[in-house]
Amino acid sequence: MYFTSTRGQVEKLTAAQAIARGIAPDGGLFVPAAIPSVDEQFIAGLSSLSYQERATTILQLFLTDYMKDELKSCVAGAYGNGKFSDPAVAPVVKIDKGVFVLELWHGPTSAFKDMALQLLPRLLTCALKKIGEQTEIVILVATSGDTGKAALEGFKDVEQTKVMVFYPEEGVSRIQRLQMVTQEGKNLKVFAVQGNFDDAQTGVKRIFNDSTFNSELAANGFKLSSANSINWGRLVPQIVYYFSAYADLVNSQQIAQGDNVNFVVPTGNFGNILAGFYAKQMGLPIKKLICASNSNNVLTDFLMTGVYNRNRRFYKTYSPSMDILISSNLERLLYHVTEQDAKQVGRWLEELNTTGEYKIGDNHLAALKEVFPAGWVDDAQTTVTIGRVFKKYGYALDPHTAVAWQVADAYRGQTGDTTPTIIVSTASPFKFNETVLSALAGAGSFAEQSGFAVLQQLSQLINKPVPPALAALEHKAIRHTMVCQKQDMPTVVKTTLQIK
Ligand SMILES: N[C@@H](CCOP(=O)(O)O)C(=O)O
Repeated sequence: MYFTSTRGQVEKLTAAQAIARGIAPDGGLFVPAAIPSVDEQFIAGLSSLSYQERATTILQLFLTDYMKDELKSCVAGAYGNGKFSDPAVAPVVKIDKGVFVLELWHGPTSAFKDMALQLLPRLLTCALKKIGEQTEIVILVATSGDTGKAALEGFKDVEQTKVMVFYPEEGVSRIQRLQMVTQEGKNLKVFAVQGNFDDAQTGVKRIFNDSTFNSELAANGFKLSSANSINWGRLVPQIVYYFSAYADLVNSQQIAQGDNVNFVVPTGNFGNILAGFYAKQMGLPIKKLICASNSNNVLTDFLMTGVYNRNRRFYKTYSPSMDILISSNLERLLYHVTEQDAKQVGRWLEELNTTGEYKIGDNHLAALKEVFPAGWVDDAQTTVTIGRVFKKYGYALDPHTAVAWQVADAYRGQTGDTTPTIIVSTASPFKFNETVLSALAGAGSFAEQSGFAVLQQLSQLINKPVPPALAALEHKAIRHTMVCQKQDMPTVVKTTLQIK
């Protein structure tokens, strides 16, 4: 299996080369040259396997230059040894008839990013050996809260790597910030950016695309890579849990082999839902991938009108991980939906860069609408949903999952589609304890108390233990206090690497 760029200016690379580079040198994103397809027998075979075995089986289809034993060992390191608090790794919980929640937050940082970022460092280390790369890899991460901590945790003290995380100073939850600024590890640095997530991500992408800057780094023994979902090594582990959820529903006889399911995905940078798209293209019986947004509803508008317009107000919401107006992975979807028309993709992305807007053709929009219904929910509806679902089912949703829940409800109401629905739950409610507790308690001044009292209160109310790593934050020292302006990000990188 070879990988090519969405901008079409790059020779084909192996998976190991694509993972090590992170982003294509022409500014595009790496995509598989052909999407592997699987048959019903392959999917049925997954039912009897553990999560780890399912992961190895699916990774093998894309990472063909990795030996099976290498993949097995990467997977065992990522998902074994009690790394995930639930032995199923990504359990599917039945909430109501035909309604399920896929819990992706049992990993060390309580967010779905662990599903990929426990594995990526292992895949990268293996890739560097495979391609004989001796240079120190500098991993730049832009985060709206979850990726940053998961990348720090995954890459902590990983040899031959240095990690720099940039998060929006005012744009993450209290727990998300604490998780990052207390991070230990000798190869890690965290910076607050005075701006929003788009500023941080655009800053990181500019650095990737600056050839003079990259040459300077190379002269000093460094190469850049990414731990965001622009890196193919971040996306491929996410394909696995779509297959795994399906296999679990077959196992528990909630569906029969071959039945369709819908997934509802809280969406920001479009990596998670795109992994579902790959699973569907491979042959998993997914009818719809429902794209759920918060008030930053640029994707809802795009999927309804074909116009992507980032020239709009940026909202800070209760679901901060989705506070994004420039959604990176849409580029990969555009590439596939245009049947690999890299020139057209390049033109749209250039328009986005210069005018903040582009419009796709009606034929492409029709193809997208067929797969991706979309909806959005504001903060008021988000909190109402958290309260309503807990009252009815005794199940506590985090704000991102609540957005997905409400969009799923609206979709079913509007369409009458009764296909079994899997709501992709991206974070533990404890990560957003103030919002969740306020929503459950109806009102109150919980946010004024110490964040840790709120954690305990939430624990009592929903009758679930606080994830130990979150409880431990209370006594951790703050290690990262640096704040930078977005235009200073290149200087920050050079200073950190001690390049004069
Ligand atoms: N929601 C993300 C934003 C970055 O997305 P990624 O999937 O490209 O890493 C976050 O929490 O940081």
